[in-house]
Amino acid sequence: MTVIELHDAYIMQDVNTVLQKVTFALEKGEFAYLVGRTGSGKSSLLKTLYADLPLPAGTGSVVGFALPREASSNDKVPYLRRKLGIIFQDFQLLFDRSVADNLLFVLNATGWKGKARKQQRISEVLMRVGLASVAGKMPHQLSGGEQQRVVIARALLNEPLLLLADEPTGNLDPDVSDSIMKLFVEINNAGTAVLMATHNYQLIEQYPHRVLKCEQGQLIDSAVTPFVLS
Ligand SMILES: Nc1ncnc2c1ncn2[C@@H]1O[C@H](COP(=O)(O)OP(=O)(O)OP(=O)(O)O)[C@@H](O)[C@H]1O
Repeated sequence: MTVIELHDAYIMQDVNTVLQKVTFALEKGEFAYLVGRTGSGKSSLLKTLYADLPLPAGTGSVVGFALPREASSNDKVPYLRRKLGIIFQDFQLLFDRSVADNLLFVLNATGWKGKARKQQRISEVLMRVGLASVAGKMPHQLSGGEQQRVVIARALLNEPLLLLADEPTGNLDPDVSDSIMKLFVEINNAGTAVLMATHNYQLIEQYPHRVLKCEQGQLIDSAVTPFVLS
């Protein structure tokens, strides 16, 4: 199964073209990095993939949903988002409630019913990210690495086919970054596809996978044209 399919897609910020003629596919269970200089279009591409930006030209589908051509409301977007895990700088935790309540908020927003079922799912995802004992804590009582694990747990709640991550290790120490990366590898090994934007080439060397690079308005794919990271 293909989880991302773009064909001659144009990634636009308002009237400005950020990337043109983007064509690539990501299969179920694949892992790919997204690299490129600051401002080269990584976040814009990811936003297009979760339908935060429209796809004005070309075609695209993500986890089986056609990406909308216009920014105006597309009633399928909530269904698309339910099949995706999004780990983004601007999708941070709610600091006015506990870890469990942060997760509960997402379960309620995505239609989960039954108190016991919801509690069980919250325990499962926290266990999965190695944070079984923090459910009752407030986000500010956690370290940066722990907060990022909670963000990952939140992204896993609805068993996504695809995780989209934008610089998930951006603000973390090297050894904390490494443990977060190991968690992504584990999640990927269990069958979830991952597309991760990063500036951290050391991480890429250590955990080699396919690399997609935004450069001069185009997307270069290491699976099609091998290139050296520099
Ligand atoms: N909200 C916005 N409105 C208009 N233009 C934007 C907006 N966000 C980004 N851009 C522009 O789109 C281009 C691509 O930015 P984008 O954030 O996708 O790059 P990036 O590769 O993710 O950069 P970084 O590594 O710094 O996160 C840049 O020229 C940027 O100025």
